[in-house]
Amino acid sequence: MMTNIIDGKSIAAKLRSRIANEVESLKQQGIHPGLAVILVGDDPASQVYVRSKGKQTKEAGMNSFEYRLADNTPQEALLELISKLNQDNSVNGILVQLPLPRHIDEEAIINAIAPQKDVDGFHPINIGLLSTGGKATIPCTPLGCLMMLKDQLGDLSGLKAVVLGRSNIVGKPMASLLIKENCTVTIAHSKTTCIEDECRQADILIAAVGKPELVKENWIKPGATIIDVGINRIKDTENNSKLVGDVDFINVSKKSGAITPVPGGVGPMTIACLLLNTLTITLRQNNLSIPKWIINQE
Ligand SMILES: Nc1nc(=O)c2c([nH]1)NC[C@@H]1CN(c3ccc(C(=O)N[C@@H](CCC(=O)O)C(=O)O)cc3)C=[N+]21
Repeated sequence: MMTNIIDGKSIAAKLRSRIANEVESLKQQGIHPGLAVILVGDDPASQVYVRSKGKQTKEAGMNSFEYRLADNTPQEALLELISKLNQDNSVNGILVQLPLPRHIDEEAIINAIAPQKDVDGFHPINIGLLSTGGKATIPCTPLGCLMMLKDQLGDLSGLKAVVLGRSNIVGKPMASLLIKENCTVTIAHSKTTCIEDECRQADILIAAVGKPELVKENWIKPGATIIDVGINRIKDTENNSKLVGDVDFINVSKKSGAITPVPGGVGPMTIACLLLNTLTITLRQNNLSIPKWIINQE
């Protein structure tokens, strides 16, 4: 079977150009969207993402405010910064890069972000709104996955979806979104008795467990659509570092109908959806209507 490679990089580029157009017309009305990104500590991978977010934010015509804090920053200082940004009218969205250093209580930090500025959609209010079908901010990675699925498959009604992983930032919100799209959804995880059997039922498989190349060819229903959320840095046979997903891409792609690559799949869509969420929350904060092309934010 010839699989379709879902080109996240190019879908993300198209999305960013639509966002830039919208930002341009907002600026003509005197509204200049602004995104604040806070990075605590010096994790090299996080630094790469934060740099890339800042660059793309500016390319979309938005203001980017970056805060790089030392690894030993006290929780109180971080809470104070968030409180200041909550009150700052030039800041529409606030993102605190996760994971945080161990001495900081992640839940307390997420809870401190004003829900209407929570561009990641991690605040319990937004998670609750997503579950009840309200005006939530949808977490960027699941939103990007959904856009690629709709781009590939159109209507998802009645399809059987299996989500591997139950994290608050990917697995659970992904399942909520797919339920909203009328899929029949299973969440499988490390304690699922036969994970392969669950996967073999899936028309749509979302792999978000952080285990390099876990999903094998014989786990796949022929023709299934595979979304690989994993970003794992491993050493290849020559001891060079390379990025792989949670899916054994070379072999699974022989059997799937469509599959996202790593890199170039979910990653670029995550950043594009961060910009999209910044736009959406800016429109909401200004009581402006959300354009029709922005899916799932009505
Ligand atoms: N509050 C918060 N929100 C996040 O959205 C968030 C976070 N914390 N912490 C870390 C994770 C990870 N994440 C990625 C974004 C883009 C790529 C990306 O663009 N990846 C490229 C490859 C980049 C490379 O080469 O390392 C790709 O897949 O093509 C990856 C990972 C956002 N995250």
